[in-house]
Amino acid sequence: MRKIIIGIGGMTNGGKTTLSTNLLEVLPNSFVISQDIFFKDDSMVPVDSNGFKEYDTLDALHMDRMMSDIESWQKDPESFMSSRGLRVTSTGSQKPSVFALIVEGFLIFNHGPLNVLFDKRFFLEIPYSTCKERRSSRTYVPPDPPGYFDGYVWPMYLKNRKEMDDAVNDIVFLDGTQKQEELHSRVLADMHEILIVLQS
Ligand SMILES: Nc1ncnc2c1ncn2[C@@H]1O[C@H](COP(=O)(O)OP(=O)(O)O)[C@@H](O)[C@H]1O
Ligand SMILES: NC(=O)c1ccc[n+]([C@@H]2O[C@H](COP(=O)(O)O)[C@@H](O)[C@H]2O)c1
Repeated sequence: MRKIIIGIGGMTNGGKTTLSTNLLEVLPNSFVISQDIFFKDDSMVPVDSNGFKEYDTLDALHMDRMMSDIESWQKDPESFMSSRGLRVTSTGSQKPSVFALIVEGFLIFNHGPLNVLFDKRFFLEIPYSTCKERRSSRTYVPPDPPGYFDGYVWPMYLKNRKEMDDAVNDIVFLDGTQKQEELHSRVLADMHEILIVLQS
């Protein structure tokens, strides 16, 4: 049995969730773990000197819990999926030969212990203006206060991005303004190559 872990990182609103959901639909025996669901409760997130809640750091996330979910998948992908109500697809009487885990999130490559687990890393980039516009039509819990994007989110993106660029070099950058279908085919083609290597 082969296991493959793909990282779909990217800027806020870069299209990570959309791309991951599209991949999940076509990849048999795949599962998506999203970093977003590991945000700490608002009461645990501190406020910076400008009064903005510091959500865009690893400290705002339960990374220990995220890692523990990923470890469970690694130990036994089949039971991991069935315990979440998902059926494993096999060909005839044969057990599935490949399980794929897609891990998506805005800080997945900034967490060293997670970063080392990826077989392939993708990062969705979009221009500042697209990012600001997409973000303004999204409602988070809690919602972004006025000035949050320019006063906190964008400066933190630049900081986190620099840290990632300094520490990780094996990333395929994707233009998040491309059509969903193009991004989807590009990633599938790259994954196909890895699967061939893994199976040889
Ligand atoms: N390739 C794309 N082209 C145009 N809009 C997109 C594309 N991918 C995602 N979007 C839109 O951008 C917004 C953020 O997408 P989402 O997948 O939730 O981003 P992320 O998970 O990176 O925050 C959504 O409104 C989504 O419909
Ligand atoms: N609990 C939450 O899900 C929550 C709360 C506040 C802000 N956020 C924002 O989520 C962003 C990361 O998620 P996306 O990459 O999906 O946009 C961060 O920029 C952060 O500011 C999320």
